[in-house]
Amino acid sequence: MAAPRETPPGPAAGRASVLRSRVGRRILVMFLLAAGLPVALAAFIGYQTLVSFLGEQAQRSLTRTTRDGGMQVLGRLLEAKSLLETWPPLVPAGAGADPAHPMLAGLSRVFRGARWVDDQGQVRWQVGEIASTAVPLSPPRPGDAAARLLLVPVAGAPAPRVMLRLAQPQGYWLADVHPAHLWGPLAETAAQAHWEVREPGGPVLDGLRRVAQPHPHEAVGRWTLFLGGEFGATDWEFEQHLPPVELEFAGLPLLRWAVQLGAVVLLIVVLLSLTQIRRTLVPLEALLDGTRRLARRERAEPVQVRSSDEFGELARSFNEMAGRIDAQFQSLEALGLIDRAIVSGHPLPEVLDQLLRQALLRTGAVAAVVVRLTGAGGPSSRSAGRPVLLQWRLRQAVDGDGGRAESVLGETERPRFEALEATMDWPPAGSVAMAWQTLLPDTGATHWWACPARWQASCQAVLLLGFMKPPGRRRRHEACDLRDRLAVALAAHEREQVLHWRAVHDDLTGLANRHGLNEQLDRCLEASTASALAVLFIDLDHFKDVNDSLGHEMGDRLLQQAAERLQAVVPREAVVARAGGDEFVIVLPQVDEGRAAALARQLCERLAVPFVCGGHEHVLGASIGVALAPQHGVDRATLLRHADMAMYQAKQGGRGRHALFAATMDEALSERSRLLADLRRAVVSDELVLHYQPRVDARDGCMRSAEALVRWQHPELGLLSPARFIALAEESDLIEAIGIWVMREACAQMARWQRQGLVLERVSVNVSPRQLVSGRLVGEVDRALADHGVAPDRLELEVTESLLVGDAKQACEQLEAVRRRGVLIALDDFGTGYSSLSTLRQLPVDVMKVDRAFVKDLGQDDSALAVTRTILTLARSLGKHTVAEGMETAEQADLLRELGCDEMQGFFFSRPLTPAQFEALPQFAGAALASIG
Ligand SMILES: Nc1nc2c(ncn2[C@@H]2O[C@@H]3COP(=O)(O)O[C@H]4[C@@H](O)[C@H](n5cnc6c(=O)[nH]c(N)nc65)O[C@@H]4COP(=O)(O)O[C@H]3[C@H]2O)c(=O)[nH]1
Repeated sequence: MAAPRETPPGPAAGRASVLRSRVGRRILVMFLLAAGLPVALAAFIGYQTLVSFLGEQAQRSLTRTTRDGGMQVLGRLLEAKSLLETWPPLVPAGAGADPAHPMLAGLSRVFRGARWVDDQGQVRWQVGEIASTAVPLSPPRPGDAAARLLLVPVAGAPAPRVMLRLAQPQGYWLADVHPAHLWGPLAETAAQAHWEVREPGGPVLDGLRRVAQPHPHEAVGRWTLFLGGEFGATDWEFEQHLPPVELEFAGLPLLRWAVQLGAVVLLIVVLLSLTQIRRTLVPLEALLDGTRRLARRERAEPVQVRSSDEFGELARSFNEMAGRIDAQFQSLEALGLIDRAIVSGHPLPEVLDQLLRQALLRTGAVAAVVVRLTGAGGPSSRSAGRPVLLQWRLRQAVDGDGGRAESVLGETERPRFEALEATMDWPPAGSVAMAWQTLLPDTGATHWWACPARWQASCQAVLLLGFMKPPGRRRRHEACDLRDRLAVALAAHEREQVLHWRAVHDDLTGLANRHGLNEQLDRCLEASTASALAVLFIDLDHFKDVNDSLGHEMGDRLLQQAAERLQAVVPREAVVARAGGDEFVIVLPQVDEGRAAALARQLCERLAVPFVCGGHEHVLGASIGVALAPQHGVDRATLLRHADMAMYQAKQGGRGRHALFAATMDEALSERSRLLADLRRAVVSDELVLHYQPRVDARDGCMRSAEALVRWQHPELGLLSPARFIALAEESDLIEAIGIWVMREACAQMARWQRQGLVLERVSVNVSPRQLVSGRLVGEVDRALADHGVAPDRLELEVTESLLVGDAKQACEQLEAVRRRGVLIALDDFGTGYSSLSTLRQLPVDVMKVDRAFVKDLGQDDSALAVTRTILTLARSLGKHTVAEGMETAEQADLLRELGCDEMQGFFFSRPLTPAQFEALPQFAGAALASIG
């Protein structure tokens, strides 16, 4: 299901997102703070200023009204004074006695009481009550101010009294001003204000009693009334007390106004800031959304920001960058696909096809071609290669089969390929590249570019791209990336081929190795279900000796030569493999027994020809076992095992020959394996014993020496002759241990006999050629002689001519060293080997033993007599002591004596004997073993 497509945020979304967005909220709060704080501060300061101004105004007004009140009180005092001034003339004598007099009504309204005192101090007239009888301390004297104002106590509070001196009639007035009259102007405001009038520091004057409780924050207006001028009295201080409510009340509208203004300002700020934030956030959200899509690697829709400000510019840059990144993602994805195909080992044509397809898609090319030089030899050999138009693809068939040709180009194309190889990346459209388009169908390309794909300085191939117009930088980059992948893909493919080749081939000979043999034999068996197949198991004779004595380098060269000989003989369809060491296997498909045997013979002959290596000839030969499918086996393992057994049989049969597998071999081989395991144990568990066969002097028949012959006292099989186990020991590594044991035991026996007073001139022991190869012989001889106190000339070592197969020089040096110590060397089986006369002459031997094969026919076959004579003559001419072995009849003994043989050995005289039997021989004392002649 397709994911719902995201729509660009609309205005509603914008509004909602303003408050959703953290940035939006932050900016809004900042705007509000930025605008609201100054407004609030201004409102506060304005309010405070206004309140303070109004407070001052109110204070001033209070002071003014206090002054007005004071002035009005002064007016009342002045009025009272003027009333007193005008009164006396109007007062008829005795008027004071008539209170109903109309004149007195005005006086009573102003004064509580008034008294006219003449100059003599006589009260002449009085109206009302004079609160205090106290008179001025000193009555006014002429010259004093006309009027004075005194304060006299009335009911505990000072009350104003006017004293007015008149000149005519002479006397003065004492008049207590009526509080109602005096404070009358102040009484008008008594409902709101409380008045206090006092002399500085004095108590409040009478008549101004406080009615309401004083307010803690009441406003006080002060004013001082100057009375010194009119009344010669101390100033009065006026205080008007007003509750504060008046002032607060005055600030309230201002506060309301300030709040309303602040709210309006804030509203405007919010609206403006929301608008501005939205204008900022909408493009920001769009960019953010685009970034998220880019991060999710979704195909980038361009970010829609239409403004021409920095946001618009940012969006354009973003879209450009997103486009580039998108292209890079796609490119990486395409390269990733190719990389995965390479790493997962996809077949090369598939990898190349993917690569070419991407080359067309990503570079805008109309044709893409891979040309490569392939080797004709091994997997990495390109020397004899020809250019191959490996694969190509055209734009119009990018989804179908756009060409997967693999065509080997003519030899003439090679220089053209090499010219391409030498081409630098992105040359100008050149004739070299252009020439290649002739090999393709009509591509329509007008520009061809050659990109040599190099890997570790060698050009793996050339990627040819055909364009309708020269490509831009980005596309050229894409092509370079693909070109690099091509190099990696081809290098990986080649490397894999090399690895596979190495896995199934033998490095030394280039033949198939055991894995390769297994693979190919299995394939042949699958293919040859109906027809016959032969497996030849070839083992080089004496190779081990040559390899051990001449060194591995020489051994390797011999193996290479042997491999070449094998390849030269076998038919083309045969599989030749080196199974390991000096073992080779040949698989011959579709052959019968006769053809397989003929080839085996041919191979034996070919390998018997001496190998020339290191300036010397080496005679090896080969033993070949043949197994046939299906009669000897139908599976690989069985066929190889049976061919191996047949080869062993061929070796047992005398080497240098071939043998066809037979069912009986299986059993023989199993027995051989068992026996070998037993023999290993026998060497260390003293199961070996020595028997001694006397050698008789041909002239007097006396026993001079004996040959020590090994036997194996097998716990189950009984006493086994050396014929049963010496060959087995020689094939394995046991022969050296057995040889050393024999030599030491023979020396020990000689020492024992010597201690018993039994005289035997010499004992001879058989030495295997393998003992000479190891190079330890001289040391072992010294040790055996020294350990048992046997003189060197009482020991004789019997060697065979086969010691010359390996490093004859080293063998001869060892024998020479042994000889120099006085030990005698005898050449056993003389006459059966292939050694030339000159070689024989150089051999460091003292004794030559005529082989039993010649002796046994003496007296029956004239040719045997002739050969024996020749051998003995030859030995004598070389100055060697001669011993004939296998003497069974008196006739043979006679003939050999006549032929001049020095010593004789055979059943005619004695069979090999146990030491005890040997000691019982009377001839030990010097008697002749048998009557001779
Ligand atoms: N038919 C017949 N045979 C006769 C006559 N006279 C002697 N023989 C046999 O001829 C063999 C002589 O020993 P060889 O040539 O060194 O041949 C030896 C030698 O090559 C090998 N061998 C024996 N002992 C040793 C040993 O200690 N070390 C090694 N490396 N090989 C040994 O085994 C071979 C066989 O040894 P044996 O079985 O003991 O066989 C002995 C001996 O019993 C005769 O008149 N008629």
